[in-house]
This record gives sequence, C-alpha cells and structure tokens, in this order.
Amino acid sequence: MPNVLTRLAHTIEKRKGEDEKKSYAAKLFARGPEKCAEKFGEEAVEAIIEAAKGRRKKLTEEAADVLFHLLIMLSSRGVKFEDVLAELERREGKSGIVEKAERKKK
Ligand SMILES: N=c1c2ncn([C@@H]3O[C@H](COP(=O)(O)OP(=O)(O)OP(=O)(O)O)[C@@H](O)[C@H]3O)c2ncn1[C@@H]1O[C@H](COP(=O)(O)O)[C@@H](O)[C@H]1O
Repeated sequence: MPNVLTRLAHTIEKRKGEDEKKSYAAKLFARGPEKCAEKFGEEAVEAIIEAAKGRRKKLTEEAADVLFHLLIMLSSRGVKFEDVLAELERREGKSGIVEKAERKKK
C-alpha cells in the first residue's frame, strides 16, 4: 500500500479541474502555478517560525501544511511526485559511492 504522501499526491492530481467550492486543491490550481508557489512559501515561513520558537506541536502541523502545499506546487507545474522520489533514490545511491570513495582515501 502506498504511503500517505503518495496517496495524497494522487488525490491532489485528481482534483485538477474539479469544483473549486468543493475542493481546496482545485481552488489552488485555479489560482495558477505562481499562486501555488506563493502559498508553499507562506507555509514554509510559518514552519520556520515554529521551528525557531521550538514549538514542536505547531511545527508538526505546519510541516504537514508544507508537504501538502509542496505537492500542490509540484503538480501545478506538471512535476510528478514519483519523479521527486526517484531523484531522492538516485542521490541515496550516489551518497553511498561518495562515502566509499572517502573511506578509500583514508
Ligand atoms: N492535507 C491537506 C491539507 N493541508 C492543509 N490544507 C489546507 O491548506 C490551507 C492552508 O491554510 P491557509 O490559512 O493558508 O488557507 P486559507 O485561509 O484558505 O487561505 P487561502 O488559501 O484562501 O489563501 C487550509 O485551508 C487547510 O485546510 C489542506 N487541504 C487539504 N488536504 C488534503 O488534500 C486532499 C484534497 O483536499 P480537497 O481538494 O479539499 O478535497 C484531502 O484529502 C485533504 O485531506
């Protein structure tokens, strides 16, 4: 079963073109990709503030908002979430190689 982020990405994708009165994601898409990016920035700043203040409960909630708005922003520009995950996996492999090379130097 896919994790919650992957499920949410699929739900968000399906909201494109739906009724703005019934779907917050549809409302954001209707505002355009620049607005989606702006919303992501706002949520990120809110998370930064909670992190700086050390309020873990609020940071947890803001982090969830950040992830939601990241998925909206990616989708608004046609970037697939699975491609982001693939990029992370590619780096994961690379860091192993770098780590091995560094070990050889010692
Ligand atoms: N995970 C989320 C989620 N996280 C945050 N948000 C919304 O993001 C908004 C962020 O807060 P804001 O104060 O900035 O929003 P706002 O006051 O409406 O401000 P504006 O967007 O109008 O500027 C809130 O309205 C939250 O409800 C979310 N809205 C929806 N989801 C999930 O996304 C899926 C699709 O949602 P719908 O498109 O609404 O069906 C559903 O499964 C939901 O569970």
